Amino acid sequence: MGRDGGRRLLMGWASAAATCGGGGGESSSTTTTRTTQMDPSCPPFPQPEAPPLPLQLQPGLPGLELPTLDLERVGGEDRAALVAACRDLGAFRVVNHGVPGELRRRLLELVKQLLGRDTFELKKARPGYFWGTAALKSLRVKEVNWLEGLHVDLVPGSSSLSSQVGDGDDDDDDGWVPIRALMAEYGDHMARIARKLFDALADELGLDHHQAASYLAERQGFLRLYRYPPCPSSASCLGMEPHTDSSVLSIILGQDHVGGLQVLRDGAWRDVFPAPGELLVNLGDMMTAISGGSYQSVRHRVLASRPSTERVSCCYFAFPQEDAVVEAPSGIGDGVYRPFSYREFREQVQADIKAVGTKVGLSRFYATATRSQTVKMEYIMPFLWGS
Ligand SMILES: O=C(O)CCC(=O)C(=O)O
Ligand SMILES: [Fe+2]
Repeated sequence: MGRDGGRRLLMGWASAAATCGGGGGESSSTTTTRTTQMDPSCPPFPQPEAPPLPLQLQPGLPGLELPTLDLERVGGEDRAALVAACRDLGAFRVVNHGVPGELRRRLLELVKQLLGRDTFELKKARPGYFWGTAALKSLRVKEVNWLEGLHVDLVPGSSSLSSQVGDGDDDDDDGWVPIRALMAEYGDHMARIARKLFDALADELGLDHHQAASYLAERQGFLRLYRYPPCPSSASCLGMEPHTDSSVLSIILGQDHVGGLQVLRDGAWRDVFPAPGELLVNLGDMMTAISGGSYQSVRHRVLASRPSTERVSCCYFAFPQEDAVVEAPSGIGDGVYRPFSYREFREQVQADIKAVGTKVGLSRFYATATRSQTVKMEYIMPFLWGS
């Protein structure tokens, strides 16, 4: 997901701004009118003029059972189960992860306070604050993500964390200072967990020491803190559009008891139920490339929060070193992808979003042009045709 909300782009959206909490009031100049910011904490989400397309919710389908892995065993007796989960879907739960319950609880509580308490006017001035859909740059984007968030870099000693949430000795502690320490502590746990999972997979893939180190720069990962505010049209809006993560792996801490995350399984969207105390791991595109296509980057999305609920989550994303050339070990994946760096990938994603309004992703990096061409169009055309 992107970090800027693309507010200027919303100008081109010919519709009324919707409310967060519903209700009437001040109306848009263009159309039909439901508008007021009943809740001043909510960004001015727009709504398309035409009724949005149904979301293929397929209500009859049961929630998806994900494999649950014990972090302390993934290097040993649970390694086969880890590999199976990565080959099969690319998503699993982790228990025995060592992140104290109190830390998780305080972090989510702070996210809730910081994003839910302040007015939008105040929040939008915060470095790292974003809302809506980054790809709104392209007016072809048909859905607006019903979310807001804060991007937090975790590079040790970097000034970015300080500049986002204060430098620790400021007097204007309006609630952002305590979260800095929490995020740093939480980030250490995330780096530890990412390394442990990745090392088990690196071993399995036969990566050498240098590859194992450069394909996961876990300490340079970042956090995104999300709030999915109550949405008056939750049946037809998304909290976050369908996507695969670009990361090596991502670790999601979701608000206990509030669902909304779905993964695509055999062509159908399936709920991933919240499981208190557990962390959810998604493999990202970089892991697919590192494994020569053997491990899946799972396609997922988040439903918009119902009018009376809100969801908060905290996601950690770990990437390879920016310029490390990612290549699967010989004999694995038979050269499906050409060697490329994460920097190249990121730049290609940005270029595609600019050009066609969506991420095309790994199919851009297939080793053979013909294959690349075919799959690329499969990704792009449904989007352009609105299916
Ligand atoms: O909030 C969530 O549970 C998922 C967020 C997500 O998929 C992402 O940030 O890429
Ligand atoms: Fe994601």
